[in-house]
Amino acid sequence: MVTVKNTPITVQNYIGGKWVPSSNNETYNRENPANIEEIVSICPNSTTEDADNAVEAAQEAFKSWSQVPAISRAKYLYKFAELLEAHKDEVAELLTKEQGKPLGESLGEVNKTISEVRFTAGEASRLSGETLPSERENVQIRTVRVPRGVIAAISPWNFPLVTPLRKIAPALAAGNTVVFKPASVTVAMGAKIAELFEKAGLPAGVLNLIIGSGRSVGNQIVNHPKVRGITFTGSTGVGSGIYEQASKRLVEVQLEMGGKNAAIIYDYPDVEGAVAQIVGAAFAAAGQRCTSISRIVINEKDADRVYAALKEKAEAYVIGDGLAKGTSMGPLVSQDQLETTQQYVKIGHEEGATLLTGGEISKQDKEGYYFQPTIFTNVKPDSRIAKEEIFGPVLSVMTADTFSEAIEIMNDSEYGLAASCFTKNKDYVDQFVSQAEAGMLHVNNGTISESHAPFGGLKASAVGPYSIGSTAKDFFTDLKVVYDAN
Ligand SMILES: NC(=O)C1=CN([C@@H]2O[C@H](COP(=O)(O)OP(=O)(O)OC[C@H]3O[C@@H](n4cnc5c(N)ncnc54)[C@H](O)[C@@H]3O)[C@@H](O)[C@H]2O)C=CC1
Ligand SMILES: O=C(O)[C@H](O)CS(=O)(=O)O
Repeated sequence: MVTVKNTPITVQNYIGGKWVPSSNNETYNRENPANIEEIVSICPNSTTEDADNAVEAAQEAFKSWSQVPAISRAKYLYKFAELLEAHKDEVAELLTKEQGKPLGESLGEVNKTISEVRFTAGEASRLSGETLPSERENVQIRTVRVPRGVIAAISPWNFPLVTPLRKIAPALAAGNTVVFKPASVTVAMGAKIAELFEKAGLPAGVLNLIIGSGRSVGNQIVNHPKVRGITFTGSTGVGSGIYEQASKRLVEVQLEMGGKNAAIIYDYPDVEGAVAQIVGAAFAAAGQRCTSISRIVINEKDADRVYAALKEKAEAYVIGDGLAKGTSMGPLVSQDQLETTQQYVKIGHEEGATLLTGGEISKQDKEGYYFQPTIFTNVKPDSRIAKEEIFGPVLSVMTADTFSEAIEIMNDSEYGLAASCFTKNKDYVDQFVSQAEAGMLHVNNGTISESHAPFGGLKASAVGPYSIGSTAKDFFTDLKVVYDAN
């Protein structure tokens, strides 16, 4: 039982319904990012042989799981959601200890996961095909959706609960079995997910958890001949490598990757209201959301008001341990993320941008990966801080002379995940909706997605069908066309 009260937690793989250590018995430690002296979990450093075992277990379980009626499969998901709800506080606490985000945000992630899993359980009863007329007499044509087989689910560390469930739940609802590889720094949450499914009575082998590095274990499942689909969330660099490897085996992928999401404020009288929403979308999870707003494009005439409001809101953040009362921004997830953020702040200075606020490590009583919410103004659209994904609490502000120029700056990015536009001008709304090159568009609100709507992106942000919503089944099922002359 993974319980946060007794850290360090010893985490194991879950393969074929059994909790097992790595076959070489090697482990590594994961520290609490808010207090690096505290070890949260001792984790198996699994081998490629362990990964093969997980795939074999999933392949074996597929034979019977794919025959379970869809409505019965959904019952396991409803049970999982019920258990998650019952253990909500404990799971949120673990999430904060391992990932760093404030407890309120962790509870939000747990609640969102419950909603998404319930929605997806309902999708099991909507795995419908279509009927078509034939050119011939006495022939009927219909399409049926069938599960693909073993699905590899590879997830990042920023949303260690909701992102895996966005993969596992639709895979199971459609009748697939799963090999799940969480990010190496958030594996206790991975084990919690497997544990709740075990409690929900999910048959052995239907969900398998394998813990280890992306380069060895992740790569092994991506290339395993029995894996019939790969759903991945993570960086564009790793995602494109997976795409290349999967294409050699002609295996379908669903890739959700990086973002450099922009918000425009143009012809919007309530500038302060817009800024409040943008700041929330920029600094939630300490800026480590793929949908974080990391660029703002504004009308020069609003600059003074925007800068004043940005500074006030950013400086109101209370940085600290996410478990402490009153904390509104926790630490970054790791030393790597902290160093990357510091490096980009240095680049911002070198590129001549003006630091409006932040830019420093935040000193706290306990040593952790704390960094201040940081805002640069006078950022040049072609500078590195305006173009590269930082994945930390750094926001870049640019100005545009016209709304069309603002759209151009927004679109001048290799990414296309989410975009936001604050305006009261109906023509600008139409222009934004038709021209913004992003998968999720938000008019007069921040980049918050909902539990039943498709989630995905364009350009270098995504490949394959969007997850959640009505589109998930396009990735998690194969389609057969039946010509029936019975
Ligand atoms: N578009 C979206 O929905 C989201 C995208 N992200 C993106 O994720 C990134 C941050 O997450 P990270 O965990 O640092 O990303 P990452 O790409 O480093 O790792 C993601 C996962 O892939 C695994 N992995 C690494 N190398 C692999 C390989 N060669 N083969 C198979 N698996 C491998 C890792 O172990 C981890 O489980 C950011 O770029 C962010 O934008 C994060 C959340 C949502
Ligand atoms: O970064 C992400 O994965 C998403 O922003 C998570 S969520 O906000 O859609 O739940």
